Amino acid sequence: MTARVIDGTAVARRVREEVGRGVAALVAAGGVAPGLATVLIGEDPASEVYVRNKRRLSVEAGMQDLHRHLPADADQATVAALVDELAADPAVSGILLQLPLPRHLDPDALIARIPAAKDVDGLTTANAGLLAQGRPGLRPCTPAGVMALLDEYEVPLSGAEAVVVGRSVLVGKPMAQLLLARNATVTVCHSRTRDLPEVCRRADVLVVAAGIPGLVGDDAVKPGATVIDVGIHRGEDGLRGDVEFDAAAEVAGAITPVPGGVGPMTIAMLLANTLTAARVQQGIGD
Ligand SMILES: NC(=O)C1=CN([C@@H]2O[C@H](COP(=O)(O)OP(=O)(O)OC[C@H]3O[C@@H](n4cnc5c(N)ncnc54)[C@H](OP(=O)(O)O)[C@@H]3O)[C@@H](O)[C@H]2O)C=CC1
Ligand SMILES: Nc1nc(=O)c2c([nH]1)NC[C@@H]1CN(c3ccc(C(=O)N[C@@H](CCC(=O)O)C(=O)O)cc3)C=[N+]21
Repeated sequence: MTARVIDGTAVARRVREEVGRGVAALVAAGGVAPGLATVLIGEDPASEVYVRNKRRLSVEAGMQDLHRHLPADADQATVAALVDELAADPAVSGILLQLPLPRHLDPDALIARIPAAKDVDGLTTANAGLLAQGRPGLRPCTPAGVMALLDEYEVPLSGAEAVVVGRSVLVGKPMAQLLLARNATVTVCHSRTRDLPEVCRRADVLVVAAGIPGLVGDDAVKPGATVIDVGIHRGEDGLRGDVEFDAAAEVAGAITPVPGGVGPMTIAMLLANTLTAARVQQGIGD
């Protein structure tokens, strides 16, 4: 293997430690420990794992765990009432509505009830609009985590060719906006893109978030490129991403593994957003 392996586990640990110090400083300055309200509806096993990790790591960083769980058959009005209650509760700094929701619920209508100031997932139209306009706001955790990895490994972005595979509201679109804000030349690919490998081969920085295991192989990687694999798939033999890791690592200059790449960063940035939200709400600066 020739590529440098980007260690998301290590970078995420450092970010969480820094958040922990920020929480301590907030409390020392007369503030209140940030409270993270994770909202889980139903019993999806993958979501249960993610939420458990988010709660555990928020407590490790000194935050209050304000988790709420509703049964899978909770109706729209019940979940809406819960979101409204958390929105009004001053102990709640951040609200994370774990997706996907059961099919009978409308996620957009529920996300719209989260106040922008408590939207630690960065999914409200207000925060998406602030990002699109390049103004300060809470950023979606996964793309923010990718940016933190690129910076930690000093990957040049200004003037670089960046290709993002995927255009979801959660990952692809905000990822493209963040790269654009750092003066990369950004191309966004999706399911109608013609000749995906050809477009990907232009990339100095390739971010893959398509949700298709092994979609990107070595034929889609420019020699020396930085490859960021956001995809996560739970198979018989463990976790894998959207990138053929072994093949791509022979061509890339640097690459994220799955697990141990972007995943841990997503949670670290959630904690960072929760601290930021608490500081703003309490009027106690950094
Ligand atoms: N590590 C982490 O922290 C996180 C990981 N994930 C993972 O990242 C992946 C993507 O998540 P998410 O963005 O929510 O997924 P979505 O399913 O919402 O979006 C997938 C995107 O990929 C595009 N796409 C699908 N097939 C192709 C293809 N053959 N060629 C090019 N583009 C394609 C789709 O295009 P179109 O719009 O045309 O349909 C769509 O824009 C998933 O594996 C998810 O589990 C997600 C969040 C956090
Ligand atoms: N409202 C909302 N916000 C999200 O941010 C959100 C969501 N819903 N729904 C699902 C996706 C997925 N996601 C991950 C978080 C952590 C890891 C993670 O920690 N992964 C570890 C492995 C963990 C394991 O072993 O399962 C790793 O890649 O090393 C992965 C994926 C957040 N998501």
